Amino acid sequence: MTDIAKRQDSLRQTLIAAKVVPVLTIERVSDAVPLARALVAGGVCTLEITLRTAAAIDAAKAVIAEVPDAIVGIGTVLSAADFEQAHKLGARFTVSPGATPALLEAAAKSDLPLLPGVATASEIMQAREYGFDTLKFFPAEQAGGRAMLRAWGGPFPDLRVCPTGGITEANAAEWLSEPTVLAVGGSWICQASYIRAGDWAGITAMCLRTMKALSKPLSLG
Ligand SMILES: O=C[C@H](O)COP(=O)(O)O
Ligand SMILES: CC(=O)C(=O)O
Repeated sequence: MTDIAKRQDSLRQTLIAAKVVPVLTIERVSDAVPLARALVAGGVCTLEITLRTAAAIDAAKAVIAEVPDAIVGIGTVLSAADFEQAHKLGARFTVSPGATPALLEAAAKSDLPLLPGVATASEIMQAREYGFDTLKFFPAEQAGGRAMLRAWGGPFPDLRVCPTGGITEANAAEWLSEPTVLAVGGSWICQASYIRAGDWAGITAMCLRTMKALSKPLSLG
C-alpha cells in the first residue's frame, strides 16, 4: 500500500467508527470546549471545526488541548496554506468543500489526511489522480442527492464518501445506509441557536438521539 492509500484507509476507518461528523462553526472561543464536551458526551467524538470564523483556530487549539476524547478535524480548508495551518495545529484530519490541484498536491505529500470535496465526476477523477478515493460529497442534497451517488457507483466502484450539505435528522439514516457512505456530516446536530444559547444539554440530547437512530437497521416499510 502506498503512503497515501494508508492515510486514506485510516481516514475511512475514522469515518466508519464516527458515523456522524458535526460541521462546527464556532463564533466564540469560549464555546469551543463546552461544545466539544457536549458532543463527546453524546457519543459524537469526531468533529470538524471549520475555518469560517475568526475564532476557529483558537477554538481548535482549545479542543485539542482540553478534550482528549475528541478527534479534531479542520474543515473549510481552501488552500495549501490552510492545510499547513491545520497540520501545525495538530489536527487529525482535514476537510475541504472542493479541491484544487495545489491543495491535493500538498495533501498527497503530507502525513495529514485530507477529505477533499467533490460534486462532479470530473472532480472525482481529479482527486483520484492524486490518490484520493475517500471523498466528501458536497453539497450532497443540492448536487444530486443519493441518486447522484448511485450513478457514480458505475464508473467509480471504489469510491467512498462522507456526504454533507442538506443532511438532517430526517434523512441521515437513509444516507448512511448507502453502501458507499462511510459517515454523514452536517450542522444539524449542533445548530447555531443551541451554541449561541449555550444549550450543551440540548446538543448532547440531539447527539444521543441521532446515534441511536443510526445504530438501528433502516426500516424499509
Ligand atoms: O460541510 C459543510 C456544510 O456547510 C454543512 O452543510 P449543512 O449546514 O447543510 O449541514
Ligand atoms: C463545506 C466544507 O466542506 C467545509 O466547509 O469544510
